[in-house]
Amino acid sequence: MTLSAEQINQLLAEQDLLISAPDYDGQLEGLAYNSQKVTENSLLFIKGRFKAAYLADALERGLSALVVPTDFDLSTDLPVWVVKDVPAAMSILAMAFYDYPQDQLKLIGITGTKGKTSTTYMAYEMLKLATNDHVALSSTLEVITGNEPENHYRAHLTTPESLDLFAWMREAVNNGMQAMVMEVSSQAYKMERVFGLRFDVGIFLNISPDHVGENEHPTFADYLECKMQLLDHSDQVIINADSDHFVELIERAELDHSRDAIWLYAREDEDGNQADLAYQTVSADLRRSTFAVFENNQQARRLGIAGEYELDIPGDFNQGNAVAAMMATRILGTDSSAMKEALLTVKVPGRMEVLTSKTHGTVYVDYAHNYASIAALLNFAKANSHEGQVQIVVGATGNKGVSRRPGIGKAVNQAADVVYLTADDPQFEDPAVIADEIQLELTNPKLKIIREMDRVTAITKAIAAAGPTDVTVLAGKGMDEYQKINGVDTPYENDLAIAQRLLENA
Ligand SMILES: CC(=O)N[C@H]1[C@@H](OP(=O)(O)OP(=O)(O)OC[C@H]2O[C@@H](n3ccc(=O)[nH]c3=O)[C@H](O)[C@@H]2O)O[C@H](CO)[C@@H](O)[C@@H]1O[C@H](C)C(=O)N[C@@H](C)C(=O)N[C@H](CCC(=O)O)C(=O)O
Ligand SMILES: Nc1ncnc2c1ncn2[C@@H]1O[C@H](COP(=O)(O)OP(=O)(O)OP(=O)(O)O)[C@@H](O)[C@H]1O
Repeated sequence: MTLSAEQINQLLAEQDLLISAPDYDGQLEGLAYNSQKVTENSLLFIKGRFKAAYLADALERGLSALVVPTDFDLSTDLPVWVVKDVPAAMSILAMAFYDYPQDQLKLIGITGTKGKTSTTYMAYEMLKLATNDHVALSSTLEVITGNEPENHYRAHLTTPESLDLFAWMREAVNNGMQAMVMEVSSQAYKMERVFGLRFDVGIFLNISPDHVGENEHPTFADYLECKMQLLDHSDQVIINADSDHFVELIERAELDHSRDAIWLYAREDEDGNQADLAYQTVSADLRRSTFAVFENNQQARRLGIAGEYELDIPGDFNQGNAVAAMMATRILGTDSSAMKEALLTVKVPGRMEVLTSKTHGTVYVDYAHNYASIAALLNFAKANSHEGQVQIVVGATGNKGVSRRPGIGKAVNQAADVVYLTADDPQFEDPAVIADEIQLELTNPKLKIIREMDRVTAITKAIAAAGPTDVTVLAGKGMDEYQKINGVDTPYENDLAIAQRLLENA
């Protein structure tokens, strides 16, 4: 794979990104945004807080040319393209370098404050069955470009840098993959990681206050605006009509008159909603549920997925995720038998992992770590635990997502019977001080509050105290095998392993 200087000039000019081009007519044989990945005859994209030492490093590794922002001030004799927006230029040049692999993949993009990973795995599982294992995935947890172990990569971001994304897409195409399901974060649009990319189907699950703060979004309005950009870049969109800010979402989706279709889904309610597809719980317990899907109009009947489905993942919110995944994969041609099977077999690592014991009731290991997800989970547990108590072991991260703390407290205050306040990646902060901030919201006199900053001890105490009908939620860390403490990823047994160990000996 190569990119000529002439192609670069043309592609940047076409996108109105070019400010100045070098007097150079060579061929580049590699692209990189990190000096450590530079190989012989590479083009390096300069972004973020780039340091002089990185340039020296890149030169030693065979750097040939640079794409830089207007304020780049390091001196170099190499050919330099000055552009208006480096991440956007990187996306445009990366897709060309990898020969537009997205054109050979059906693409589903999924956004939402909560449920991206869960919905991605559900759609992936459905498409795997429908395509006989020819589907790729990009998620917070991992990227999968094929069916061999070497085609599985640990993810570092929810949505990868464009350069990595198009490289992985190319690998997926070369491995015979026909589709890719990917999480699209608000940061993906803010940082232009998907600039110029068109999705066959875009799913908008929900939006609630989150991700506002240092290195994220300056305001909620900016967060919403970035997320809504998925609606601008998808041929067909699927929107949860129960989502907050629905009016803005639908208005935004309707702006694109060339769009193939807008599909709405919603939980069936007494008022009779106007969604194309409605869904309703038929039966549910703490482990699984059966839900019914109704097609409310002619457009929806074209999908042909009305009927009853069993979902082997707990949580009523997962029914909505499942319906979104069903609609998206149906649009790509999946039939309802593949959906039915997928909903019985799909597992989402670290999300709603459930353990049951005769003596200590039900334990959920779950990634919930903000108001919306903890409230959804606790309300579900409360509604299904009948006479049992709902306990939660929870903390909040240090030096990150600080604005989540009152929301975590509010959700716990509304729906838990017992809370164990503990550590969750405290970093450079004192977990007890973080717990104080959560505790400010814990005003419900019926709520029992236990403070135990050692997370393993907190989980041990909670599970020991739980009776046969109780529900214990271990929130926030999913399958993480570390605690971030003072800048170090300190090894940690992981919540699921701890719960399994405790219940084995119970
Ligand atoms: C705000 C943001 O998107 N930051 C990302 C961005 O950082 P940056 O461009 O500022 O990079 P930097 O760390 O200042 O380094 C500058 C440049 O020097 C390069 N470098 C660095 C070291 C070296 O030896 N040589 C070298 O050339 C780096 O590759 C980079 O290109 O590029 C980095 C490399 O890809 C990312 O790790 C980093 O993500 C940060 C760590 C991050 O956590 N971002 C979060 C906010 C994020 O994007 N989250 C969303 C999910 C949100 C949600 O749940 O909805 C996501 O999509 O993951
Ligand atoms: N549709 C939903 N509405 C509310 N809460 C949800 C929904 N789906 C999942 N959750 C809760 O949010 C948690 C995280 O889910 P998931 O990882 O699928 O979301 P995500 O959007 O990928 O999250 P993040 O951006 O934090 O990685 C789940 O473990 C569950 O508790």
